[in-house]
Amino acid sequence: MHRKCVRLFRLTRHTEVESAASFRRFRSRLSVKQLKLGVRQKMESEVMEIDGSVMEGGGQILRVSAALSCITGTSVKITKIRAGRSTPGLRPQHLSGLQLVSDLCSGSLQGAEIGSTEISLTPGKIHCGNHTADPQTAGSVCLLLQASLPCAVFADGPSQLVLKGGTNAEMAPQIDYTVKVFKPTMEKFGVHFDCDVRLRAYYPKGGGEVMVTVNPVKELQPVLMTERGKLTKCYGRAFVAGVLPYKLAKDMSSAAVRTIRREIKDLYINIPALQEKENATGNANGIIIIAESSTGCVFAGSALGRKGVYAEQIGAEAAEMLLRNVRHNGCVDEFLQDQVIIFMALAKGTSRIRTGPVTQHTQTAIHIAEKLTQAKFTITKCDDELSNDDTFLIECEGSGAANAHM
Ligand SMILES: Nc1ncnc2c1ncn2[C@@H]1O[C@H](COP(=O)(O)OP(=O)(O)OP(=O)(O)O)[C@@H](O)[C@H]1O
Repeated sequence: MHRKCVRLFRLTRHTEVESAASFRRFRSRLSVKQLKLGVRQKMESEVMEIDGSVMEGGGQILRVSAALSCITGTSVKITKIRAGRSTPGLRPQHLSGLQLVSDLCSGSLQGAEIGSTEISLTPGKIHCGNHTADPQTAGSVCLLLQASLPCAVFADGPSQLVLKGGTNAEMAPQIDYTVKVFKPTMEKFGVHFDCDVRLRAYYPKGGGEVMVTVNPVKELQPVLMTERGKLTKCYGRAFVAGVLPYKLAKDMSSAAVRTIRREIKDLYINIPALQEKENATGNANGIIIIAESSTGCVFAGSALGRKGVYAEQIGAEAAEMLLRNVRHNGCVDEFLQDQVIIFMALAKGTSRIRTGPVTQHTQTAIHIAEKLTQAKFTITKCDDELSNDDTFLIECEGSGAANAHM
């Protein structure tokens, strides 16, 4: 494809200068031998301080920082945790995610309790085997996986992660997103994992369980996702669970199909309406709609039922979200965009991903990744014939983390 991208910006100047300078300061204190150790550039006495209130200022800073601490062997102190949120400090999902990462790397985790606004993690060796996380709430199992997957990939053998909580939670990937959208994208980086969804669960009860089996890799491959191609099919699921009437699932599905049809006429669409039975606990309704392209790109729009909101509106919201994410002709949706940053930063070589408007979650993940690794990101505006005002290219010269155990 003819592609001509013009350099537009590199995050904010402040972020770029600040993170590059802090990494240089940190690196200058490491010996040549330590730098040659590749991924485990550890120096026991060095602690990288991360301001948890910067940019997006939410839980994602914790997950990316903890995972990179574990993989690079760098001790981190995270301050002002979730300072901008209405309930600052660690919530159960964040605490469980940190404990899981610490468990994976036999680390020492200080200050980690509900409500903590400051924690320290001193990582040890990443080890394979069985690891469990249970926030005892409907906290998202997919966000527990977000924190732990990068670590398990650099373990000394296969890991089984038993993740408990909510499988389909608000403001997080639904488990179906993790399996149908995130997983195939991870395979492009050479990361292979399997998800056994043992019990689906929802807000507020939680109690779900997913077992994820992760195979380690020696190093991550860079990815090239620059050609969207044509949309080939659209599928998904509209579900009700517990006491909610099956009609809600049908209403979500038909409203979603109607909304997509208004914009895209000739696309195969199949969104079955499902009644969750034995493998689910709690009451909920929701929908996820996935679109695939001829070049293997996968996008999703999703929504969960809310009190007082008609099922038709939930279906239409999910469809609108999907449409918004395919209009820019990029290769990843607004959520996958921030979830791939850590893998781009760790890969060996240059990754290029064409995408829609760069989200604040993505900019935040880039900020942390550049602080804790030697990866260099560049964001440019695309101006080829297939792009529009919302089309961007994220490029990353990865740090080439190597799994010392393989
Ligand atoms: N509808 C969705 N589909 C897929 N992924 C999603 C969706 N909504 C949110 N996400 C992803 O979930 C993650 C949410 O991170 P975020 O830090 O906002 O959540 P958090 O840990 O609950 O923290 P906080 O409570 O501080 O906001 C991001 O990676 C985002 O891309």
